[in-house]
Amino acid sequence: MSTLKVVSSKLAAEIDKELMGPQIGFTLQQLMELAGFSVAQAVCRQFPLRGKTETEKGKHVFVIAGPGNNGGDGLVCARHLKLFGYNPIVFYPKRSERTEFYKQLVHQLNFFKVPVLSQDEENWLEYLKPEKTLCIVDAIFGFSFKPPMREPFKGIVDELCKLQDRIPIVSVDVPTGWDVDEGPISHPSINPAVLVSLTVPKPCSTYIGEKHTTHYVGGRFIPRDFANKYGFEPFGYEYTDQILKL
Ligand SMILES: NC(=O)C1=CN([C@@H]2O[C@H](COP(=O)(O)OP(=O)(O)OC[C@H]3O[C@@H](n4cnc5c(N)ncnc54)[C@H](O)[C@@H]3O)[C@@H](O)[C@H]2O)[C@@H](O)CC1
Ligand SMILES: [K+]
Repeated sequence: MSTLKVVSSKLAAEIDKELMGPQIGFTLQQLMELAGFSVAQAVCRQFPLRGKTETEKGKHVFVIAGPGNNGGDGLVCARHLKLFGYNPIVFYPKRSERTEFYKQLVHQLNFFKVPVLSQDEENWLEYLKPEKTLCIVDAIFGFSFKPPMREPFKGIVDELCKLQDRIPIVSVDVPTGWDVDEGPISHPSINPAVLVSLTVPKPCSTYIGEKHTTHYVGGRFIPRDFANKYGFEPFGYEYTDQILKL
């Protein structure tokens, strides 16, 4: 177990509530934009294009977006990756019709000519060839996952577990399928090459293998006194960085 400062999922929910409450007034869209932006920055830090061959630069970043806000982070991340010169493809199997904002995020991806595959389209696995894929962004479930995993996500996660030794996975906030507090409770489970904890690491992040998983914190939107109020030191982000390697 690392000595990493984490907050319980209950406290994380309280932090969110206050950040988006009347006193502070962040909107979810603002937090999601910063969160998705920080994940894109972590992909760049971990898989830089500078100095790479044209073939390397042509590889896809395969973003799998779930039905909730973790998925929203993935949609935002894909847009920023495109601007950074990457080749993102989004697989968005279940689009919740109820949230207008998610539809706008998909419109923006169309605007940026980022392909967005839905479930019934051509076989998504065709895009997941190690020689063609730089990494996978796991934006399926975050801290609201409640087992057992329902289809189509169970099948998707099973495939990812088979591939993860050949294609690195970057998990957004919580490795999909892990319990936010208890960590990997069902098997097989995703064992990400990179974890980007948002706002503040959750208890599950103490279960990552420090040799196997590079851990970043992102979602840079908390001032010092607010962090102290919730019992943790603000993260020492450098300059304009949106991520900090832990
Ligand atoms: N609250 C915050 O401060 C922020 C939260 N953000 C993101 O929001 C995430 C949490 O978002 P949500 O609360 O929407 O939850 P998630 O995105 O973790 O997942 C919720 C969705 O998954 C479905 N689901 C849950 N368990 C399932 C199962 N067993 N099988 C199939 N579907 C299942 C639910 O029906 C729901 O649609 C965080 O992990 C983080 O990535 C960021 O967008 C920005 C900042
Ligand atoms: K995730």
